[in-house]
Amino acid sequence: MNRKEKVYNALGKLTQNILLKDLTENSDIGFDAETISAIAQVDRSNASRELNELAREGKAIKINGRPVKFLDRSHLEQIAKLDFENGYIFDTLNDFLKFFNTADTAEKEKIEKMSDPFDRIIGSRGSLALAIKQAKAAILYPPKGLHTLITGPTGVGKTTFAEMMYQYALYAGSIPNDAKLVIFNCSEYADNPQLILSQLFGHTKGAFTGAINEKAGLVEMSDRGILLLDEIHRLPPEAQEMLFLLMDKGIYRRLGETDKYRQATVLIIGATTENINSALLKTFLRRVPMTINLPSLEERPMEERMELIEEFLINEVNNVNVPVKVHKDVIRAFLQYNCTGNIGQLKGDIQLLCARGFLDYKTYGKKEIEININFLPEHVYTGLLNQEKSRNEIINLLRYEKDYYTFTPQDRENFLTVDNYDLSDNLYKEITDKYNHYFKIGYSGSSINEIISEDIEKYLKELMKKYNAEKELPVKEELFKIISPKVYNAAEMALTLAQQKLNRTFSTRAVIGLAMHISALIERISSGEIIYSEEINKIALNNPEEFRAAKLVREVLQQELEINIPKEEIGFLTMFLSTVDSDTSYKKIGVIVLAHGESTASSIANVANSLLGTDHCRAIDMPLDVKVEEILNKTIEKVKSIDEGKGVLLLVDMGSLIAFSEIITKKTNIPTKSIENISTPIVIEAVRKSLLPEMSLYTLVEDIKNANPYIGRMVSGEVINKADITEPKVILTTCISGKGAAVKIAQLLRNTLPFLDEYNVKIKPVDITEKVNQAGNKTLYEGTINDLIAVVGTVDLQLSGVPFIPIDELIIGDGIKKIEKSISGLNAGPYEKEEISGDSVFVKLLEGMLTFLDAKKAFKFVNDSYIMLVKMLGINDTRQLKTRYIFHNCCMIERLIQNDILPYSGIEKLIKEKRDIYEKVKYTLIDIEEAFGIKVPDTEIGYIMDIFDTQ
Ligand SMILES: Nc1ncnc2c1ncn2[C@@H]1O[C@H](COP(=O)(O)OP(=O)(O)OP(=O)(O)O)[C@@H](O)[C@H]1O
Repeated sequence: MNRKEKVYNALGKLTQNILLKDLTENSDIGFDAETISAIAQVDRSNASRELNELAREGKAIKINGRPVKFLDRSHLEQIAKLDFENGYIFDTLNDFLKFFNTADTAEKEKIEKMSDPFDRIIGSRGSLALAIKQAKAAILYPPKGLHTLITGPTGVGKTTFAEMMYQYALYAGSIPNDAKLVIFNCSEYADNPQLILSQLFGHTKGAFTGAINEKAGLVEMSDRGILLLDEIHRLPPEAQEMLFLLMDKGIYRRLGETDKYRQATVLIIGATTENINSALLKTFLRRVPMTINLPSLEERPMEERMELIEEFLINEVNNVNVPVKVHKDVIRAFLQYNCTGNIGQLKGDIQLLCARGFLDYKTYGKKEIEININFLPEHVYTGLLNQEKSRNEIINLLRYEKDYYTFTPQDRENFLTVDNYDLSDNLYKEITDKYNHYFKIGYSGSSINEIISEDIEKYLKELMKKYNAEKELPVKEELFKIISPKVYNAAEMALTLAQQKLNRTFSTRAVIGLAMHISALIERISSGEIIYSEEINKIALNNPEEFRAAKLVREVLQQELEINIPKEEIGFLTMFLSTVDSDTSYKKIGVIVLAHGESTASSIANVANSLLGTDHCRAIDMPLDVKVEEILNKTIEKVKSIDEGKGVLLLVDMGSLIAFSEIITKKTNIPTKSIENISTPIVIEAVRKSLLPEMSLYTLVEDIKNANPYIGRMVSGEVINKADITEPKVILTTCISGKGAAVKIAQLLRNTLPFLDEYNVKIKPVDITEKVNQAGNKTLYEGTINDLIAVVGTVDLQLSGVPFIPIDELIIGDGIKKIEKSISGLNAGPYEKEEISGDSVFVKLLEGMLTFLDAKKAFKFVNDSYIMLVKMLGINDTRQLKTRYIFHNCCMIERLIQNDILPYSGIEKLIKEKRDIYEKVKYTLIDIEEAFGIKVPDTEIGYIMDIFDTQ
């Protein structure tokens, strides 16, 4: 690259961040030669010469003034659809802005009218603020944006959010006006990789049977735009590979093509309901630099929920074009009910409610739609019983309202183009058509009402099924009380691979079974106990395919869990793979749980059944006032009714019940056995094994008894008993600038310390600058000092009795361990094993802290500048100093990319006093500026100088 090209390049990079909005509102636009020279790494006077030359050539826009400023013409023309043909040198900034504002093109008007699309979604200043900040950074990140993964449970608004990202990209001019948003749901053809490949990337003629013509794929359609891959975790490995090639290199092939690659520039947004820890997301997390998590409805503040309810009601009013009156209690129920399907379900429920209201309005000839609580379906109605839920907030929200809220049609635009959840259009039309039909053939209003009500009911049931089918989470929560999530995820990953090898699908039950087996195994290994059985070996020999898959499973488990699994275990794993999920039409051993208490037995059985996806486990509850004979008789009846010929296992909570089995067998001739002192994990394991075809009652009892001490014991101590929860505790995080790094450290702690919520520990970043502004420590933290566990960061607040843990101790010392100990009394978890020397630790921790920067790249540049700076300043390189510098600067780069610049009062004075340090810091930042396309302003340099000043 010659000098002129370097300068032009730097000008392009800087101008790229300018939005249309800046041109109309901002009165200080353009870049001076000094800024451009720093980024181009060309000395100032040469840069100035080249810039003037570029302006003469018409490539740069020049705005005379003090200092003279420059802009890249092509970028401005692109975002503003302007033509600078007649002038690209302006005498003053005002002239430039005037020219810009009088240039009269239809396109410009349209764009000017646009406002930030994100402002239109509910929660943009509240619970979605962080997500939106991340999304904007992803869209604006030069040169082509960052591929992004949006996670969150069903119905939280992932698709909506992705569409907003697209609209924002148009608004910001980072994609051309005609660029498309193309949406593809990966779960639709998840079982047919060939079809997915062809849908996404296109195919050649004859690429597979039925491929009669050459066809372009969705990637081609979304070239220069955005491709949203919904349920991205369902993408088969073949398609993943091709997708990664596209993401990394911008190339792909149509299915059937072997000779050439095609090119496309596509920003990929993946959406998924999978938990971020899920093994299915691992490959994506490695490749996708930005992950945005959207909160569930439950996690959002009540005012936002209220806004959503009002928004959806107004939508409906506009759809039917009839005013709607809603009773206050209906609103209260919507605020309080348990809405597992999130915003999508809330919207659906409100739409159906309005449909019911509309039906009454139609059939009884009312003037307006009136909705009272008797319209509410049961699951919403029960919200009214949820009195305790956010009580004060709700009282405040509804306090000044009359009994009825009235909504009238409003003139407004719907901002979404895609919406899977919208029922309205058809619904009211369907109701009207049906009404007209029945009315014509002579039905009375009330009969029509009855008939159509039934239809709505059916509709509602379908909808509920959808949400319940996806309501997997609470069950998993139960499961994670018994099995560590780490073990579960490893099991899931191992079985996903075994699945591919065996060409078979495993159920969740299989994953749970394997995870439980591994938990027990880890305990056995640590106590040095290895079980070897001839019989198991035989099974392995007879099932060579499963044997091979079992070897793979062992390898994956060893790697993921960092343990050594003895070879002997392969036999077990083979047996597991050969027998799990097989046909269930054979005879099974019956299982009954007997436990004292009103519902102890039923709830244990329920957990086991729902986890294993069966109803095989039965329960007999024993309220304390019921006589033993009565229970015995009940048990005898149950044993008789469930025995399939293989006997029945009784799982009892107390030794006194152990005699039951003998009596029952005598009376019924049905073989029974008892196991005492049961717990939920033991019941799950017993039920799972009772379903295996080769299992006998005798072996089952032996297995459970042998495994008993290991089942359900937490291996890593990661899960704690909710009963241990104490008063809320707080950790404060701090940093030199009062922003940025403190927030990042908080994020790092949240990522590193599992189960903070369970221990009721809150992490609060503190704005140190407030201390300067308002004097005194009081404003920094409003709670009492007694609640504080520690202050963590780069600035010691010197609060007496509260330990301060400097950031470097988190990384190189045992800071994490200290915090963990003071929270829970537990020893540190997996963190303890972490390598604690060398630069890889920095990179690893930066990965946890940075939102979208590549940690390796950021570390490399910042570390280089640090080494240079320490040398130039002639000071000692200490770990503490290095850590502060690295973390502060990496966070700063992220902020600057997002145009988030910190002010520094008295910077001029500081520079004057310490000119030498200032120049050196500035000099060592040049590479960073170039590498990330940023300019580090003086105010930010002030903070970096402060880091050295404290030395
Ligand atoms: N912030 C919001 N403001 C207004 N409406 C919203 C908002 N977020 C989501 N919605 C609405 O909620 C419904 C569900 O949103 P969306 O389809 O985007 O969710 P999702 O997470 O993609 O769901 P799924 O997991 O089922 O694909 C849509 O009807 C959407 O219009």
